Amino acid sequence: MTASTIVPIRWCGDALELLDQRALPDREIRLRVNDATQTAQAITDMVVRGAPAIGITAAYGVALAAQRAEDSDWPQRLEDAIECLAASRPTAVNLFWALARMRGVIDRHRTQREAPVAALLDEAREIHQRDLADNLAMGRYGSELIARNGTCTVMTHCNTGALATGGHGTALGVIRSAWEQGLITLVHANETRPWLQGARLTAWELQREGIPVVLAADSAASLLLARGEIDWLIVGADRIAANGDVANKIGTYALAVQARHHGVKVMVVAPSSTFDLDLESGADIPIETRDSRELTHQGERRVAPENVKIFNPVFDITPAALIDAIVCEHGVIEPPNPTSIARLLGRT
Ligand SMILES: CSC[C@H]1O[C@H](OP(=O)(O)O)[C@H](O)[C@@H]1O
Repeated sequence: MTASTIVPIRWCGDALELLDQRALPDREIRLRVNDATQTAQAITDMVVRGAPAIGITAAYGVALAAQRAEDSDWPQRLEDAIECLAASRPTAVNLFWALARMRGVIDRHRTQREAPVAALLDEAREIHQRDLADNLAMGRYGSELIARNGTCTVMTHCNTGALATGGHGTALGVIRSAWEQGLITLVHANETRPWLQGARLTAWELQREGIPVVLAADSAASLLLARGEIDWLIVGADRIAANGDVANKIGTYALAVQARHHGVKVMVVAPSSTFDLDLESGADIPIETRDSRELTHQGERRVAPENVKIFNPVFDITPAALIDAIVCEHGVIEPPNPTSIARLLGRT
């Protein structure tokens, strides 16, 4: 399987270059960030988004901070940088997993006089390259799952492709891999309001690679499921609890309920860095709420009355009971439960 040619995150020696996902699909703009504060802001503003991509970007943000930590109290400078990056978005646990990996490097070098710039950059690069390898492994496992029943039509929600990861994708990585093996006849992408990751990002990724995609309003998804036109609902995740409850883009829970009602199988695809085994269930996963303007405006145009109260959570929780399989880089967890998860993640 060849990985996608889309490169959302590029290290440039003394800066990080990010493909600005707010401008897609009509403009491909690359922004440069030069320190941890600018990196954190880019994550908060969703210049770069997607659970694995957020973790990768934050790791490089710590490496940028190390390059600028000239004085002897570099450990405190880097701790400040980690704190700033950790506050950028609350739900995707990949962010905190990556920062913990970077803190481990700092701890191993704490006694030396200068910041371990090379070691931190090596760690960030390893996190980046590992995510791509994990994506390709998940693509293989997910395709094997699809192949059990032959060719299929799938629905996906939000964007879980090369733009959201180190390249190739999680759920969209499975779709890419299954397509290459002739297992996918059609992909239905939900627009994914309010930020439109499906319309602006997933449809763009699939169209540029010649994978047949139909874009529909979020509210049309239930009709497709009711008509029996979907074989698999394949989605990503931002945090998976020890019992298999999944935090993912808002709307995923409703889709999973409808899929179960109509006999459509639900596959969640996420690397092990998305699992938070310290949480027994999804009840304690922090759900990000974002700026009201995401609902009240489309660009500069106001589409809701002034001063109307807004509810804008951007993730929800899908109980493990509604999920048929979770695919990670180590294999397939089916059905998801504390025992099967602990066993596959080596936490028994
Ligand atoms: C492989 S990306 C996982 C996850 O991240 C997305 O959220 P956002 O676009 O707000 O960063 C979405 O929930 C994807 O499923």
